[in-house]
Amino acid sequence: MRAVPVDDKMTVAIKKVGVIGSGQMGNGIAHVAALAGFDVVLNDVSGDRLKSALATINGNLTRQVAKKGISETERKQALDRITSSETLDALADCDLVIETAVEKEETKRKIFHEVCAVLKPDAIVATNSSSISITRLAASTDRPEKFIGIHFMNPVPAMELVELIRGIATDDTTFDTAKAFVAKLGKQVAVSEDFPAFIVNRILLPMINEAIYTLYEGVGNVEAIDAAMKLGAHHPMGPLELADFIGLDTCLSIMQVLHEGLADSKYRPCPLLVKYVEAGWLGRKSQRGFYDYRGDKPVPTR
Ligand SMILES: CC(=O)CC(=O)SCCNC(=O)CCNC(=O)[C@H](O)C(C)(C)COP(=O)(O)OP(=O)(O)OC[C@H]1O[C@@H](n2cnc3c(N)ncnc32)[C@H](O)[C@@H]1OP(=O)(O)O
Ligand SMILES: NC(=O)C1=CN([C@@H]2O[C@H](COP(=O)(O)OP(=O)(O)OC[C@H]3O[C@@H](n4cnc5c(N)ncnc54)[C@H](OP(=O)(O)O)[C@@H]3O)[C@@H](O)[C@H]2O)C=CC1
Repeated sequence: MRAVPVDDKMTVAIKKVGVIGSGQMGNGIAHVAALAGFDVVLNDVSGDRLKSALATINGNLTRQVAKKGISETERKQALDRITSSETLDALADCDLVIETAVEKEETKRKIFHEVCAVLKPDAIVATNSSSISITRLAASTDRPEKFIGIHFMNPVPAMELVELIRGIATDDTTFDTAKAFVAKLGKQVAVSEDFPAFIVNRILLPMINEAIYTLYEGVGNVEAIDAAMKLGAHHPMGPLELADFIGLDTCLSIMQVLHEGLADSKYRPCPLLVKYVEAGWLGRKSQRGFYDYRGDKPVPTR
């Protein structure tokens, strides 16, 4: 990892943070930003999603209180710092906006087009994309020099790392401000160049895809593959359990970006992954993936 010293010399002040998309990553980013003292506006197209995101944040903060990580007052103050909105207008006075909607380039481009129209000219715009070119996304905004990839890991409150990815036009002030923001969240930075899927997913997703091929070819069943990697390689989660945790739609999108972006057949998404996504079996978030989560405990689906 390239060590990045924190240096406030070239940063702009961030007080209010907008988070677009309130799925598992959006609620995690809102959680850690509010806990670090930032005012947060959480946006989603779905009011139900926003309600459930706030409930999840409260549940995770409550767990942190129970584990004595934070005080009851800190939990309450963090929750009070988060407001939610179904429209992008509410982000007008944000200093930094982090887009974390679905991993679809068209959706992201549309969001950037709409949100830039309401933001202050000097607001920084970031994406939590897992794989898509930062330079290309930046080009869909009116401020490529103030655009950057701030890529959090899942689950956000527990993972130490954030990848920072500059697009070709990202200026030093934007980079240094993002670096200082990540440091205020208590997380470490790894700087990645703007290549498909950056560092973590360039390495992790082909491993997950290979685990799915291992299942597809009948080398082992779901339980055997996950046990092999947990007990045989000391991974905290088996690769299929982790795929379900990330979301199979997101895993497939990342493999497609790798396959198209690097034009190498070694990144071909496993047909079984495609089939699960086509079935709507997206992992934990849809209650079914390589495991079925509808009962008391997860049951392998193959
Ligand atoms: C796809 C991408 O673009 C990039 C990615 O994110 S790839 C995915 C990267 N993430 C991983 O690889 C996760 C691998 N799994 C793990 O590291 C662990 O299983 C785990 C951290 C998720 C859980 O660890 P564990 O020891 O089984 O559980 P537990 O002791 O209960 O939790 C550890 C911490 O995680 C937190 N946590 C666990 N699950 C959580 C969740 N779903 N949401 C929020 N916080 C969670 C707990 O509160 C706890 O926090 P503290 O240390 O502050 O108390
Ligand atoms: N899952 C992971 O492990 C990681 C994911 N990421 C990245 O984070 C992003 C989000 O992933 P994740 O949280 O897992 O996905 P989720 O599917 O959990 O959440 C995405 C959320 O975005 C909402 N959404 C869709 N379109 C819009 C829109 N136009 N405006 C606002 N909100 C919208 C969705 O609503 P609805 O469901 O109603 O469409 C949903 O609530 C992706 O880019 C992903 O690659 C990054 C790191 C790790």
